[in-house]
Parts: sequence; C-alpha cells; structure tokens
Amino acid sequence: MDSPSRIPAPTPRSTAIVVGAGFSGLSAAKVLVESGLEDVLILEATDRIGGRIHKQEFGGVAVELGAGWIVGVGGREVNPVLEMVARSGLRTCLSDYSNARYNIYDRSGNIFPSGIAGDSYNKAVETAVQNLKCQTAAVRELIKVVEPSTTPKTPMELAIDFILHDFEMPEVEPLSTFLDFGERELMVIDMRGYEHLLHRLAGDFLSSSSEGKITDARLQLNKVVREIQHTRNGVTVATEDGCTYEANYLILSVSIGVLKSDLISFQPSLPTWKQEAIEDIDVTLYTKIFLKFPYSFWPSGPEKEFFIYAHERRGYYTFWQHMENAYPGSNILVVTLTNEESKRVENQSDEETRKEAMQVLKDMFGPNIPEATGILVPRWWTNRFQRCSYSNYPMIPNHELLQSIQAPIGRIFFTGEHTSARFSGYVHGAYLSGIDTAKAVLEEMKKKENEMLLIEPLLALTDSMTLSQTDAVSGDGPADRVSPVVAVNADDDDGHAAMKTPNIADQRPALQSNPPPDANDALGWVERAAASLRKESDEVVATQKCCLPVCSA
Ligand SMILES: Cc1cc2nc3c(=O)[nH]c(=O)nc-3n(C[C@H](O)[C@H](O)[C@H](O)COP(=O)(O)OP(=O)(O)OC[C@H]3O[C@@H](n4cnc5c(N)ncnc54)[C@H](O)[C@@H]3O)c2cc1C
Repeated sequence: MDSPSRIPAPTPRSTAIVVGAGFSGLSAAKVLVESGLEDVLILEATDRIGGRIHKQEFGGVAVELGAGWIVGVGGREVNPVLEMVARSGLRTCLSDYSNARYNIYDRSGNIFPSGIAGDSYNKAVETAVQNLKCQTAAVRELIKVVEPSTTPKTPMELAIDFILHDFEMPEVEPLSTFLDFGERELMVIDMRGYEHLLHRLAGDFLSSSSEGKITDARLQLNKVVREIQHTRNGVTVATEDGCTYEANYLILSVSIGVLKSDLISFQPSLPTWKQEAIEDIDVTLYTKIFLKFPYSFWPSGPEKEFFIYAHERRGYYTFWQHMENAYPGSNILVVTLTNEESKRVENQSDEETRKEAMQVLKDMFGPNIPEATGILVPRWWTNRFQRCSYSNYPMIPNHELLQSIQAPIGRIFFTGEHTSARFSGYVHGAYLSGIDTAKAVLEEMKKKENEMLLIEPLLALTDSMTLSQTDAVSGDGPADRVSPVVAVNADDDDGHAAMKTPNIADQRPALQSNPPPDANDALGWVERAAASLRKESDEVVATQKCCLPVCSA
C-alpha cells in the first residue's frame, strides 16, 4: 500500500491572504469577505484568534493579559469598540485613576499626605504640559535646543513621573483617543474576556460550530509565516510547517515588534526606506503581573482600587490595582511594569518575580501579610509573535514616518495598531486600521481591473501580432503572454507602481524587424496607448513621491 504523501497538497490561489488574526487582521478580512471576496485566507501563527487581546483564567476569574480597557469613552464621538461592547453585552466597569495619587506608599509603608502627593502630582502635570508645549514650539520653529525639563528625583516624584509617562494620561497627552472619544476608560470584567469581541467579529463572516468555535477553513491556525515572496503579479507565502500559499494580495497585520524581528523574510527585501521606518518606531512593553492571595490585606473601598509604591528605582513595582471592584472576593492584585523592568522580569523565573513583588508588598503592608499562592507573568517581549505590547510614536506627529509605515509594497499591504494615524497603540486603532487597509486593497483591485479593461484589447492585438511575427521568424507561438504595455503599468519589484517605465522598443525587437503589413496602424495605436499609460503612470509616481519623500526611486 502507498504511504500517504508528506508533501502538503497545493492550496488554490486566493484573492487575498491576511497574516494574523488579531483585531486588525480580522476586521480587514471581514471587510474583504463582505465585499464579495469569499476566498480570503487568514494565516495565524498561534492556536487562537485575538493576538494582543488574550484572556486567561487565573485564580477563578478571567484576567486580561493584553488589552484590558476600552480607552476613550464619554467624548463627542463614540469609540467603535464601545459599540461592539454594547452589542455583545460585555461586562465592564469604570476605572478612575484620579485617586491613585492619594495612595502613594513609601518603603516604610507610610502613605504620603494627600496635600503633598496632590501638589507633587499637579506640579508634574504642569511640567509635562510645559515640556510638550516647548517641544511643539521647538518643532514648529525648528529649534533644536529645548529647556531641560525638571528631572524627578525623589521616590515620590519618580513614581508620579512613571504614572504620567508610562501610562497614557489625558491630563498630559493630547491624544486623538482622548480628544475624540473621551477621557474615560472602561475595564473589561467579563468571564468571556475582551476576546469575545473578536469571536463575535469572526462569527460575522466565518462559519462556526453551535458552541461558537470557528470551523471555517479560511482561518488557518498554527500557521507561522516565515517568508513572503512578492512579484508584480502576486505573493507567495511560506509557513514554518512547509506549506506555501499564493494570493493576488497580502495584508500583513503582525505587530511592529514582529516586523522589527527576523521572523518573516521578504523576497525581494523590503526597500530601505520601509526598513528604516520600521526601525525608527519605538515599542512599549507593558506587563500586568497577577498575584493570587488566600485573603485580601489591602485597603478596599471606592477610592482605593489603585495604589502606588514609591521606590528610588523608577518603575520598580510602582503601579498596583486590586481586583475586588471587578471580581469581589477574588483576592487578586495586579502590578504593572513597563519597558526595561518588563524585559527584566520576563528573563527571570516567576518565583524570583513573586519574591520581589512580595517584598514590595511587605514594605507597604507589613511583614505579616500572606504569601501569594499563585502568580501569572505574561511575556510579550520574548513572545516571537509579538515582541512588544504596542507601538510608541513620538508625541509630536511625524507624518513622514507614519506614511512610510502605512505604505504598501507592491501587493503587500500593512495594517495593525502601529499603522493607525490617530489611534496607534489601541484596540480601536487596530480595528479601524484593518478596515482602512482592506478598503485600500479593494481600491487597488478596482484600479487594476480598470487598467486591465483598457489593456486587454491591446494585449489581444499584441498577441496576434507577436503570434504572426514569431510564426514568421521561428514558427513558435508566444512563450510569454506578458505584454510590454502591461509591464509599463505594472508594479516594479520595489513595490512602487510603475516606477520604472520599460523601453518598449527594447522589448519588442521581433515586432519592429518585420511587422505584418496590416499591423502598422495597430502598432501606432499601441504606441500611443502605451505613451498615454506611461504618462498616467508618471503621474502616479509623482503622487507617490510627494506622499513618500523618503522613497528611493
Ligand atoms: C499588555 C497589553 C496591554 C494593552 N492594553 C490595552 C488597553 O487597555 N486598551 C487598548 O485599547 N489597547 C491595549 N493594548 C494594545 C492592543 O492590545 C493592541 O493595540 C491591539 O490588540 C493590536 O491588534 P493588532 O491586530 O494590531 O495586532 P495583534 O493583536 O498583535 O495581531 C497580530 C496577529 O499576528 C499573529 N502573527 C504574528 N506573527 C505571525 C506570523 N509570522 N505568521 C502568522 N501570524 C503571525 C499574532 O499571533 C497575532 O495574532 C494592550 C496591549 C498589551 C500587550
């Protein structure tokens, strides 16, 4: 009997492949499918959808390892994620950070008097706003030197500085999220998790079982994309398990951290300006560490949910939250670390982290508190499918950088929170970017279709001429159907539509050497049409150059 073949069966070419099934990938796929592209294929590296939205059961409740809040609520526009929350009846509660400044503990367990803490906080906000104004003015006037800011020195100043700058605070950060959607934040406290929104979204266009499990073959889990080959005609994707997939277009929704890493290689390589833009974007690491206790020992009540530990090392187990408001009786504390501290704890054992956290809690609440019985430390940095928590753009908008990040390369389109002009870093930014990118792909397809309508008669004509010509010369039929006119308007391998205009005369020696008598007029017509297409493509290049000043043509 024949043994079953180990070579995976070739998959049919799809119109579009979406890499990644986080919020942006799924929202992009939904738009494509609902526009009639039934054959969209989604390749996701892990065994689940959701990406940086990830619920896990811990200590008897659902905790959010990634996004936990709907940020931007109560403003003049409605956050689209809030609309989804309302539709799916997800349980949330308001997070009020304003009292955290009155719950600042020193290393001896004393709370700073509210007057001192409040004054220090207000001063830090003033300085931060002042700095921002200075920077904006400096950018406007192209002044390089800015007044040095007041540097926080004491443990309390360092703690406040950490809260103001490592968490987005509407008081100091004029982000579109706060300006448009409002300054409030709702925490998701639902056993189905934040990721329930993604399951609902996927369920809108992918088939699922009666238990809600997605069964649609268009979603392929455990498919780690390692290589993307792209030409002017399409893309070929190779996954770690040895499969290849072909498509006309590709939407890449992996995080900026993954783009910075070497997980995915591109053939040909991404152009230098794209690689530089990817390098230039900073990433933030944000780690919520969950600790489970046999009973609660921290102050509870409406204004005690958040508390701060002031240590001489900035960001050392600074920001704490108890989960009693969300899940009464859960006896869970959450402490948030960022950036270098996140990396440090990711690289040590959970037991070491538990000991450090316990020492901090003992500093604040005394030596007799119970030991944590469980700890959960998410690892976003060492996770090769994330390598960050979210992108971190400079406060002063850098349009050039953003445009370079957003710009497609040939048939590869980029999406994800890091491509969102107004809402980078957030769930709603990811969701809206997916929609925008899918629309851009549809536009591009329409443009190509229109071009083909124009080109097809020319193709037929050049085919018939080439046929008679090559018949006359060699007796063979045309080997390659790609017409020089098609090449005029096709993308080059660097991804810029029609950046190089081929010399038609060079590509058509046989036609010129001995044209059939009745083809002379037709040839003139082809030349004129090609010239007009060339002019059109030059205009495209001009537009692209003006959008992408860093582009090396
Ligand atoms: C700890 C943390 C806290 C956060 N808190 C908030 C918050 O409270 N509120 C808020 O609005 N936002 C928050 N965010 C940000 C928010 O989670 C993200 O902005 C958003 O979820 C990003 O969605 P995305 O689709 O852009 O990317 P992702 O969700 O990362 O989706 C990308 C997908 O691509 C997959 N992938 C990666 N590499 C490959 C590959 N080679 N092949 C195939 N698939 C691949 C990944 O597995 C992933 O599923 C937080 C993020 C983190 C990590």
